Amino acid sequence: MEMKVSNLSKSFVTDKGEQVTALGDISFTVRDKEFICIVGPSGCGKTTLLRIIAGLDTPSGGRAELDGRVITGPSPRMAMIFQEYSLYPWRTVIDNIAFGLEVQGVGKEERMEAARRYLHLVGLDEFETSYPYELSGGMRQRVAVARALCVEPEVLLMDEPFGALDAQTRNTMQTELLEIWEKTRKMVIFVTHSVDEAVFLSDRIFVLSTRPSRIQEIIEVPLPRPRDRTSVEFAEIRRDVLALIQRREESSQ
Ligand SMILES: Nc1ncnc2c1ncn2[C@@H]1O[C@H](COP(=O)(O)OP(=O)(O)OP(=O)(O)O)[C@@H](O)[C@H]1O
Repeated sequence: MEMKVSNLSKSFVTDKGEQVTALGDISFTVRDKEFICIVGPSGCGKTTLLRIIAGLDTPSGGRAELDGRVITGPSPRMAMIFQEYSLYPWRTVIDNIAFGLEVQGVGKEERMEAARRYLHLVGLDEFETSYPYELSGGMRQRVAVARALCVEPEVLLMDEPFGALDAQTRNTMQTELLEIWEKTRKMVIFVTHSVDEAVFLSDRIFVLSTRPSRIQEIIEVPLPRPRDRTSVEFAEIRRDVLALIQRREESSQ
């Protein structure tokens, strides 16, 4: 499996009638089972890029392809996880997780069995019949991860999924996500503001430039997992990525 983005661009017209070019000219390829993080200065178009890949938005130019087929709309092959807890408040945890299969018309017994498997994977067996308001932020995001995995997508698209969590919960979630990724081996494309998170998680980090954005640099993270945030090697990569982002933010002011 391969995700190929070629010369992607995206412009918006604002309410005032001004044209904003978010994505300038973006090209990259993501390989099967790879974990990619996308970082870049605020407002450079990270969410826009992810939405186009997910088929939720259309590009102004260029294209995104999955296995050589141009992405023109949402596909069951890809699941997206957002920062805000996008669970249905009126559904129990298990019914939230099973939602995607329900939409696909999978029978109750089969979808409940699958949902319980993913509930177990994210360690929330006891909360099967709880409602989202009864859960902490970290637990809700675990449910969101289980719900995304339950439709067995090949690609997970994650937009700042842990951005609203406290530092400690965030670190725990990163470790858990990597464990799930080792077990399920999906392609993951993960947008984050946190360089630390990107170095901890990914095989490669795509650093975007300021608007109109391009891929400024692709940084390989060759460190074995689980990664030690306190190691010299970790600090060196983090510093390199930060320097790229900061240089861009300064030059745009
Ligand atoms: N629907 C829209 N209409 C007009 N402008 C938009 C729209 N969506 C995004 N933009 C603009 O496109 C640019 C990129 O937005 P986007 O949210 O993709 O950036 P981002 O890198 O994810 O931002 P952040 O790092 O702050 O989360 C911004 O200038 C934003 O204002």
